[in-house]
Amino acid sequence: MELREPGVCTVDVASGELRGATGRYMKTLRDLEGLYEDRAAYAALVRVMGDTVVYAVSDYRPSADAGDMIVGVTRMRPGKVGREFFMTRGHIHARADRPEIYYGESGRGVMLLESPAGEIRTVEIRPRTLCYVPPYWIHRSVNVGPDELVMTFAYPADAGQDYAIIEAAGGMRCRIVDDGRGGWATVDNADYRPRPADLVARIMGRTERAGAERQP
Ligand SMILES: O=P(O)(O)OC[C@H]1O[C@H](O)[C@H](O)[C@@H](O)[C@@H]1O
Ligand SMILES: [Fe+2]
Repeated sequence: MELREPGVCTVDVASGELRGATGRYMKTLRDLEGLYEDRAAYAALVRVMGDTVVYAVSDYRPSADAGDMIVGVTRMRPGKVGREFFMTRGHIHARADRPEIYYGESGRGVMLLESPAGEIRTVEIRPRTLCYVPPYWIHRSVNVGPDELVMTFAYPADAGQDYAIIEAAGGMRCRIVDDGRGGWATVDNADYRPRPADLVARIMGRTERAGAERQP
């Protein structure tokens, strides 16, 4: 058995970055086509800030071995498309039985979770909130505050991400929108198509990296 050296990184909350990260990736508003309900508002916003980074991830990946871990930091810009808050693309783990934890560092967020059968959960993330995302839940982070949302996360190194599960269903079952009173509300996504029972059963049995798409 090969022995690895300990890893040390620093969470820089102010910049929303993991110092000592081995990888990073980001999504601009232009990359997030099809995510938002208000297509006209999205197109108008892309014209003025299409190249703006909506979220950036820096992570430390010792290996992709089963039993190893990936830790990292996500920084999300505040903003809205129409009434809908900025969010990550969202995914289920390609090995769907793998969990994740998120830890709020700064800002106000919501973790939106959906089971393959379409049950919805929301968890408010404030500084020092530790959110456990159990296996088999589709998850997406939403910045519902006026400031940057910074979260530290950790998940098994062989989990992988499957983004197609959300696209195939027309998005997640619910959307997180501005409630007009400084808070957020959950509304139904009119484009959502529930998964048939046999597909739900197949996902719930999924421990292989079926739909894995590599993150850069
Ligand atoms: O993968 P996305 O849905 O684009 O979300 C962006 C990132 O959010 C979190 O930080 C997760 O832990 C990452 O695994 C994920 O990549
Ligand atoms: Fe994840």
